[in-house]
Amino acid sequence: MEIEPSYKPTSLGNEPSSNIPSLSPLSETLWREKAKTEIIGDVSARLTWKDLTVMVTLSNGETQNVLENLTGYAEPGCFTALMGPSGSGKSTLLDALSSRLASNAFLSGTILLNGRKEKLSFGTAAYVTQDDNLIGTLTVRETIWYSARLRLPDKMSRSDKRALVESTIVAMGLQDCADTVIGNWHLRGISGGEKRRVSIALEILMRPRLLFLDEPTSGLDSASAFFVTQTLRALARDGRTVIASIHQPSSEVFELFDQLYLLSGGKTVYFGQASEAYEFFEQAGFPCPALRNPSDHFLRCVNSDFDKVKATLKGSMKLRFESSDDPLDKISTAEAIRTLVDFYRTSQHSYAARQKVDEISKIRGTVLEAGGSEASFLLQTYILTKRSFINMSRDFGYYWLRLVIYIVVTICIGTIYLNVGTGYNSILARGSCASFVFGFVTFMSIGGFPSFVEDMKVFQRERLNGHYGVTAFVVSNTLSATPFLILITFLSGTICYFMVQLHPGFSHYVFFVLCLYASVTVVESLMMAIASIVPNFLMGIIIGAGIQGIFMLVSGYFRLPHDIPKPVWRYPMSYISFHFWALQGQYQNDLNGLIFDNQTPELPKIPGEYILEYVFQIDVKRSKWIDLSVILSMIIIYRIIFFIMIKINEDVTPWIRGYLARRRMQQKSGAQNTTIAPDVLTQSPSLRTYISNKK
Ligand SMILES: Nc1ncnc2c1ncn2[C@@H]1O[C@H](COP(=O)(O)OP(=O)(O)OP(=O)(O)O)[C@@H](O)[C@H]1O
Repeated sequence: MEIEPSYKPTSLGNEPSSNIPSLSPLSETLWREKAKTEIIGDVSARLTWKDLTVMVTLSNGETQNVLENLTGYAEPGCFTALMGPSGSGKSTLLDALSSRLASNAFLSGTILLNGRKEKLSFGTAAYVTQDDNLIGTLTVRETIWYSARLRLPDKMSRSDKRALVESTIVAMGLQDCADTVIGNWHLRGISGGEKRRVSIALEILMRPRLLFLDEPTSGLDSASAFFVTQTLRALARDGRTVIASIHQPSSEVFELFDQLYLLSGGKTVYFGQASEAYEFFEQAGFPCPALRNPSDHFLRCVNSDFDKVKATLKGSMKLRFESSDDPLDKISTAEAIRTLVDFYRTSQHSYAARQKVDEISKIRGTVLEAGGSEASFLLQTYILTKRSFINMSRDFGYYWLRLVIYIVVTICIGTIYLNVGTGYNSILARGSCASFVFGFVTFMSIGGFPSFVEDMKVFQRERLNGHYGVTAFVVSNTLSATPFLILITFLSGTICYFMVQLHPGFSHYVFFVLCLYASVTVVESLMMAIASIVPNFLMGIIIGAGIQGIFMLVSGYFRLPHDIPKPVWRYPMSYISFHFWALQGQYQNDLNGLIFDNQTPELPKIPGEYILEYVFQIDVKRSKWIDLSVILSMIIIYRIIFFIMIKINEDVTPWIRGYLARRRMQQKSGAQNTTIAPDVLTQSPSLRTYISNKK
């Protein structure tokens, strides 16, 4: 395979764009659209970081420096690889540069984008995480196509969007699997390597100026890793700034790196041209032995775990016959790391890096508006609704399985309460039937929780990269689920109503089905709200079941409404419980107007109104339609809660966590001296910054 000529560092002059590789016509068009300025000039991104230190607070209040005094830069047209052993701080450096640090992490030092001390807005800088959170039921082409439609401007023609999608598929080498589904628990889909490439494709779609990738080659075979890295380098050559952490590159992959940032224990071991690293290690006294892959050698020099490997191999045949000209055999890795870090600090590479950072920092380049989606809210909502509907219809576990179970359970109810009639015993039977339907049958909706969690993961990835807003997501999620919920409740409600022979009459039938629909939708909304803050299947189901169990208890069936203890349980709990309103409405719907036999034929018949008021303690003065409208309004309330939960999770929770972490750290630093004074640390940025930047 042909490899492009290697990167040559640009010499910076007064004209910032003079030596920048030009953007492809497509990228340039997209960026011109975004900049909303007449004369754009240089649309590239130059990132510098100087004396960057990241400190994390641990749960016991102790602090740990994850990164220490890092200085470096990333330029357009250049592919920078971050390398280092596991735990060396590669992901943390990427997070710090892309404003995604965890809330218990604090940074000091300077990060400048185009010479300005600005937080990176999401969308301008794309970030490909280690996890591939994709929708399993969509094909590769559909995944990229929907993503394109979610973000590209409304006025861009469909054919142009198609062309962009197809070119991205080709760029990522996904042609062969373009029409294969991604795959989920019941659909066999594309391979892990192909998933990685799809995740990258989604982020390069909008041709971002600055691209961060956390381990884009992890889990790939060496050929796929080479292919992905080559694509990343080609992206860099198109005028972009690409920074990726790479775990264990093969020699072919290593040759594709322009700049290498080698870390160990959060310290810089080497930063400079990748091609010069070999010489650096030689000068530092750690020449790469013949027949060893240089990148393996560099990592071996800085990975303290190799001490344990050596100890394990000590005395074995392997070690005895190994060549002894390797200096690493004579000293411990900790010593080697210390030597290398000190050597780098005083080296020409470190001096040149600092000088370059100072030069770049002086140039105040173009600042473009926050990136992210350029599609209108209506288009985003439409596309999200369509995508979500397709996913729900293809995923057997989302609604179809529930539909089958609902039908089976309602047939069981129908056969047990078959033609319940108006005998004396049927009074209690009708009450318990309604209670079971609106209690247990609606309760089964928590079965959809795993699918909600998957939806939330995809949402979080897309949201962090600025693909669309929270409102569009909440509205589309509500709309796409509606047809399925109507189908489920219509079929199961109809089976139950006609088999049990509930109160005859079309309006009674409609009320029963509507009430069931409203109740099931409330449970769905409640579970979505839980999924937005509890991303764990088991925890979410336990919490959802617990909340519903309490609501059922105060519904007025297990304890009659007037007998429910007034503090807490009746006011407000029973009024918050949708089961309470559903039973109040359905009892009226079913019993009002019916006449029931008494215990013995001699005694007078019992009117339904009497049973409602004196047996079930129902407020007969309130219309059943009011009860129904309360449940319908609960759907809206729960959806608003869902929206608020997402906002809280995005904004308030990180702030609280950050505040607590800062307090813990300050309390601890009262007793001990920390390396960095807490007041010079910056709170790790959150989506709050993003939102305020967008305004
Ligand atoms: N928010 C945090 N809270 C506590 N410790 C953290 C936090 N972030 C990072 N660390 C610690 O900092 C060290 C570096 O983590 P980081 O994930 O950056 O390493 P890495 O080089 O990317 O590792 P890997 O290659 O295994 O992903 C680890 O020891 C990790 O436990």
